Amino acid sequence: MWAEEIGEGEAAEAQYRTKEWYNKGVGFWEKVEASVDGVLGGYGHVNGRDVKDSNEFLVDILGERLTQNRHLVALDCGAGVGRVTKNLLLKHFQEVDLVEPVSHFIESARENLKVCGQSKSVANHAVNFYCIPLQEFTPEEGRYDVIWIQWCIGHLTDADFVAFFNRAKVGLKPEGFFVLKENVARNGFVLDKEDHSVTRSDTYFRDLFKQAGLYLYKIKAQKGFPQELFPVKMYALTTEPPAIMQDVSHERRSKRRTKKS
Ligand SMILES: C[S@@+](CC[C@H](N)C(=O)[O-])C[C@H]1O[C@@H](n2cnc3c(N)ncnc32)[C@H](O)[C@@H]1O
Repeated sequence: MWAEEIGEGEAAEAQYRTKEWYNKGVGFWEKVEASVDGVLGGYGHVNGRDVKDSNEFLVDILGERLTQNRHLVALDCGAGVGRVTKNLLLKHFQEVDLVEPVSHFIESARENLKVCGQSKSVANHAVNFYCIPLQEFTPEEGRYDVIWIQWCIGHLTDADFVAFFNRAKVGLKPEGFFVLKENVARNGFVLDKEDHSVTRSDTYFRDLFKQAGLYLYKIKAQKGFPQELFPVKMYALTTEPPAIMQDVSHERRSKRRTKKS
């Protein structure tokens, strides 16, 4: 599939077609309204349920760290209009940075997050807004407790997926986590030629994690989404082998149809 989409053989040709793949992906989002409904493809109503399950997952993996008065910092990748930062990350992290390649989204995020002091006595706030795609981004060394990547990694080629996680490892504090929250295909992958993204299967993701030298700490399935959507999984990943891998993805949904296939 990648050979067909971005070419193989001649390096210059492959480079050109990879650039074209990314331009088309960003080009798709540039035409989308800067709103929660826009970044959720018309499914703005799932925001509440999405945030609820993400919050439970985050609280589970961070555990005591959330109650120890630590200064916690997160990075929101492919942040869109700042939906995840506003509704989830700023509830727990004193500082949040955002990376997003579409300028009208990141400007909207900047506006949306202006007065976003949340639950704690010291106002948590969004600090840095990086307008850049993930395949070109390298985080500041040792800044983040959590790097949250939701509904955007499908835009990256396999090679850039692995390269991004390898670069981004330096951005984590010791014992920090990546959290990847993504649509998951039943088998193989599903290519979306409209927004230029690929939905990977669980096996596909696990193979890429392995290639990136990441360890699965915890995995959980999102519940309560409309049946016509892809199943969604949350993966907590570490750069060192975890003592125990926690698998709480036992529940099955009876019927799963996909939005895109
Ligand atoms: C479905 S939206 C999700 C936005 C946000 N993560 C959320 O859950 O509200 C996909 C986002 O990925 C961004 N995106 C597209 N290509 C990207 C790339 N190469 N690197 C990082 N983000 C990208 C889009 O601009 C868009 O904001």
